[in-house]
Amino acid sequence: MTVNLHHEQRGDPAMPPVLLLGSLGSNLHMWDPQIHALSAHAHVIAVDHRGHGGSPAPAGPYTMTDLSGDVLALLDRLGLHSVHVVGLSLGGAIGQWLAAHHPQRVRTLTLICTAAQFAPPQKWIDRAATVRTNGIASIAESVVEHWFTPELAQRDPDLIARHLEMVRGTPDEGYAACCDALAEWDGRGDLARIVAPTLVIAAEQDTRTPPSVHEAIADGIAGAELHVLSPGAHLANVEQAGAVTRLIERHIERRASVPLDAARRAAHDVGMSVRRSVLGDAHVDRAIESTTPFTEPFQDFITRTAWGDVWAREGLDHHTRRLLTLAILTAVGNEHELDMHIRAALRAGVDPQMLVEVFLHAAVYAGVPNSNRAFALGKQALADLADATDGSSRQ
Ligand SMILES: O=C(O)CC1=CCC(=O)O1
Repeated sequence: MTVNLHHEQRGDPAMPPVLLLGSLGSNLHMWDPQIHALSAHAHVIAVDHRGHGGSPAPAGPYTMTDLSGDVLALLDRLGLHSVHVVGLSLGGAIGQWLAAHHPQRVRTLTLICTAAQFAPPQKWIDRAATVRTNGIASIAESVVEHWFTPELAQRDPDLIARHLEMVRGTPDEGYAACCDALAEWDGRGDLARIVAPTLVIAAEQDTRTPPSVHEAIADGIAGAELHVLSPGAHLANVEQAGAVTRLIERHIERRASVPLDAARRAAHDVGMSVRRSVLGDAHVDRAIESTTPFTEPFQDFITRTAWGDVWAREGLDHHTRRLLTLAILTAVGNEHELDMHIRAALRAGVDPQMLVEVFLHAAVYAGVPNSNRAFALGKQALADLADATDGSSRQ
């Protein structure tokens, strides 16, 4: 069950969307050093995780899947199919989860002061128990101590006081339940699944997630770029505000332009696998073999858009889309495409009785003559399929 995350949006919604996911014990104001600058050329969405800031804090334990599911639900509510994800610490773990499990929703990934596993799990189990027993205030000072270098803490006591308030304002159960999520999560095996262009930012004096942890992340994600900033501790986006903002901007800008080509290739790859699973390998192989320089732009277009974009969307499963396609093709009377989709459906094991229902339904809304033709095509396709099956069983 997802919760409605409290969030703030800045910048023009027509600009590229940048999602900011923060650390354990923070709220969306931890991103104040970035929000203003980024929103000059991006649509910035800063989020409070469940159990943090203004978001609901249901009883735990939470999992990384829960925390990431909340973010996906928020993106759905905002109508954002894909975003540039920037995550620090716990937010970086959620970013990794999203990029590995929902690659189409992550345009680029920026991971700051985070880890692919927050070892050892016992540390988080103990911290959750302490907070549940003694309250968040009992650990607030030790948390903030690791967020900034001692030099900055000495120079700017107001900064420390503001961040102490931030930690103390986190609900006990929300904080503890996020510790549970950190204890159970291990994303190391998923790093190789991440295809989003990835920037990894570490801070030299970060004792919670030191640079070596970021080297392992950068090694695990193909093509990831690593920067180590100094001075800086766990909240490097505050202590190195300008450098972090510039790195994020440059990463998003570079990846937004390079990769029109890469993005087209990625959409083509996704489209090809959806197309194969719906129409079958034999059909797709025939279509590829018969492609000529004249037809290639059209093949590329339908693979990227019809299959790589619309058919690949999560809102409807493939079976439902298949039935819709059969009904629409019946209604518009496109015999050639209808015949192809009828045969693909039967080859994929769709029960012929479902086709009967679709064609009958279409008769009500689109007219008897079109459904009559659909029944004839279906009958022929069934006969051909039976012949082919008999033929192969006789061989
Ligand atoms: O609170 C800490 O010690 C460090 C940390 C781990 C996950 C997170 O968000 O912060």
